[in-house]
Amino acid sequence: MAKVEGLLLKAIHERNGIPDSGEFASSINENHNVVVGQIKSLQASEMVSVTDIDHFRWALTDEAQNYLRNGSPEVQVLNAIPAEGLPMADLKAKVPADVADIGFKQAMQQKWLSMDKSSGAPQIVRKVDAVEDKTQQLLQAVAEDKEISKPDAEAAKKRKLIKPEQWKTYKLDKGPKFALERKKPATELTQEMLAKGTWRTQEFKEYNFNALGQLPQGGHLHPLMKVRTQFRKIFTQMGFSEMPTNNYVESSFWNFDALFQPQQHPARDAHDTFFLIKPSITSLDRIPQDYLQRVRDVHQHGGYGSAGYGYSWKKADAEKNLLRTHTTAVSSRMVGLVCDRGLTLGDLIGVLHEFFTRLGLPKLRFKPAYNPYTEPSMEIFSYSEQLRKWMEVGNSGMFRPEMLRPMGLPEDVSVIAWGLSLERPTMILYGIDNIRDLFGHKVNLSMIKRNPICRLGL
Ligand SMILES: N[C@@H](Cc1ccccc1)C(=O)O
Repeated sequence: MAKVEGLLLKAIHERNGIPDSGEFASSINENHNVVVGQIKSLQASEMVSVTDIDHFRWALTDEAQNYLRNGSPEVQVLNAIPAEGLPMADLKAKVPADVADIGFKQAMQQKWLSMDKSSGAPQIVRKVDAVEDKTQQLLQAVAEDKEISKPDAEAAKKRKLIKPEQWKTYKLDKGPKFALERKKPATELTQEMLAKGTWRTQEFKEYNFNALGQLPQGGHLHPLMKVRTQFRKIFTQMGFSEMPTNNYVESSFWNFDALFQPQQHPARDAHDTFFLIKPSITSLDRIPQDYLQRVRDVHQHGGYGSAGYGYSWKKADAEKNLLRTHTTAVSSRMVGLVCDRGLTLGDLIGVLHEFFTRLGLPKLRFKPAYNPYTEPSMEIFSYSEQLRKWMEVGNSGMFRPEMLRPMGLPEDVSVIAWGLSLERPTMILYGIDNIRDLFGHKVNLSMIKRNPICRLGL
């Protein structure tokens, strides 16, 4: 590069300018683009001034290169027809298929050929003996960079035989800061410059206030965090408020018993739930004792139209501490859900539809399911257009009277509730089909850096 720059400056100095950078590039046997790169850099430091020269020429297409060698298709077709004529069906055996199609059409237009259908099968017959290959001559003229007439150019362009080519070269003159060598401006003021006083005449590089800083490496949000924020925003806009979910240790009572989940339910086995060793229990003394009594009754022998489970309910089991297995343990304390007189399954479906539509996943399906604390219950499925499949994104239902009535809620009050996955909707929204690509030690960090804040086209 430095070599090209030196040659440019020398030539501009010796010949008092360069009339055309294109010719200069060929004279030093260098690619014009390389020369242009140097010119732009010299222009930026005002060492040369630059005037654009616009160029235009017609160039042959690949198809035309072939015709230039072998003759135009119309002439190739004409030459393939013997004096006695040729059955139409035999033409493609004599010339390549594409040449046959184009050439036949052109030769018919020129009235060099005609069709004879008198003997049944169509026969191509000649109307002229020999022709000049005007098309090939035109292509030859273009190849030799000769001037061609406007109508000829238009016709050849329409036949996709020639295409316009435009490019620029530059006329170069000395600029206001011309010198035979580029003085490298200093980027730093050194102790030496100060000591010797050379700072007075030294040229300094100017600050580039438009330079972009380096992209910071941190500060990228994981898609799950973004979608979680979206969940929170949508539910807040729909009028919900958040319940505190920072109590990860819960008593079995709120996690299971209050939800009418029997004490011998498999989910309560030690290998399905983490129970705490220390502190191993939470006293239930602070829970209203009449409520506790009603929960015991409904488990043991039912009530409110239920037959109950018919076993002997133990307070000691309900006191066992565990790592909360679902946030429904919190909802059952807070009633952080929708609770009203006369609610129906339609209300539940409506709320979920509204939520998922606002999230950008309007295609939902509901499938009957079972939870000990809800009846009816529905699994929620969302359709991923990108992955072309239905994915379960949540579980929902209407709380059972066996859960609500012991709490003292009137008979006509129903509660609709749901638990949603965060990972599955995120996978759908980001087109991720393997959860390990989203979560866990196999996650590719560049995925997190690249994922968009605004997802378009989903
Ligand atoms: N607790 C259920 C979700 C749910 C909440 C409320 C009603 C129905 C289902 C779960 O963890 O999957």
